[in-house]
Amino acid sequence: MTRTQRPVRIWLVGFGMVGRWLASALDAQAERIATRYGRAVTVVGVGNARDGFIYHPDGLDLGSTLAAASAGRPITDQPAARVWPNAIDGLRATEADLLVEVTASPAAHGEPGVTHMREALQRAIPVVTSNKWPVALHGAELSALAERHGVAFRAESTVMSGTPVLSTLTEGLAGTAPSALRGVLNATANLVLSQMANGLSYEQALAEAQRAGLAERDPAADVEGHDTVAKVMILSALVFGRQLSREQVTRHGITEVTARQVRQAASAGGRLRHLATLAFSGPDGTGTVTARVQPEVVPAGDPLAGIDGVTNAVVCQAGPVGAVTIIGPGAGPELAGQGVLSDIIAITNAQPAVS
Ligand SMILES: NC(=O)C1=CN([C@@H]2O[C@H](COP(=O)(O)OP(=O)(O)OC[C@H]3O[C@@H](n4cnc5c(N)ncnc54)[C@H](O)[C@@H]3O)[C@@H](O)[C@H]2O)C=CC1
Ligand SMILES: N[C@@H](CC=O)C(=O)O
Repeated sequence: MTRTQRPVRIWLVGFGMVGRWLASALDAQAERIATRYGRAVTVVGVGNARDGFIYHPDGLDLGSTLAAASAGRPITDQPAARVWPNAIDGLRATEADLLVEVTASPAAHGEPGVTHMREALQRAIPVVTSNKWPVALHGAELSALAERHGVAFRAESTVMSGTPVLSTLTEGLAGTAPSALRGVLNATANLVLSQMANGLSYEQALAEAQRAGLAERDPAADVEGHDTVAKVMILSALVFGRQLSREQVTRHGITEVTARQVRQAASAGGRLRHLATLAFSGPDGTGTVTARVQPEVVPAGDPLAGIDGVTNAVVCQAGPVGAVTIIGPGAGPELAGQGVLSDIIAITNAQPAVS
């Protein structure tokens, strides 16, 4: 008897910039993904806040769903699709092999993302997400839940979007003893500081970041450092296994930084950077924690001094390897979508074939 692999069935919850980029990529690259990675994927469920959740067990027509969303029409008009008024009801009533959670859940509580992810993991369905605050606030719990049920929980694009930071630190450096990291983790803030060094005003530089689609809907999240705090909390939970509360991360934004301070740092040979620091006094996230986000002058020669514009970087100390630096683009919906796609492929590669 020949074994036929059925496609990996995906629930896609969140159909904004990231969700739609991903749906277009899965649609356009369906054949390539199936050939290159040996497993077809099909999106069986799609949800957004306005229209609710739609499901077809054999796969939705992504082109038609995307066309409806782009035209501002409800996604619920898809032929033969079943419809629920909200995503959680749809998830509870249907089946899939993987949840892709790309809603934008607020910093206050991370909902509805946390509930969507718990629902999947409790049913031993793996989760991929780009949604930062659910992971920042509950990353250790969600990872433990995934482990308990023997499935993957991946959040690559929550930190530096499509640049593989989390997989490098958790898989590439598996077996090492990471003790600390420093990083430039917000593309908007870094672009603002870089452009101020080039002579732009704070306002001009921030407007450029907004035009480029890098900034959060409320750019205060970027320039006041909340987004970087979330990323520090995610790194702590997923790389070091230690859940931090928001209050444990000291935060100072870049809103008070003056052009003079930026120029002074540069003329002394250094660079003013919005720096994230995370360190533990003991191994594997134990002991006293130092966690802060603040503008700091980094000296010339520091790997973070050369990180300009939308580029972000992390320098991680992990024994016995030493300092490992990961540099790459830090933001953008297509990059976040790419990070999600790489997580999907990692999970489908690891799943056993099902007849
Ligand atoms: N855009 C970017 O460059 C990056 C985004 N991210 C994160 O990825 C996530 C998605 O980002 P975007 O697509 O840019 O956001 P977006 O605001 O464009 O889209 C969010 C989507 O979530 C849906 N949604 C909200 N509440 C919902 C609910 N209760 N049930 C079902 N759907 C719901 C909205 O209807 C919308 O379709 C966010 O958490 C964001 O922080 C992460 C890295 C980079
Ligand atoms: N607004 C964020 C987007 C990615 O996380 C940033 O500017 O880094």
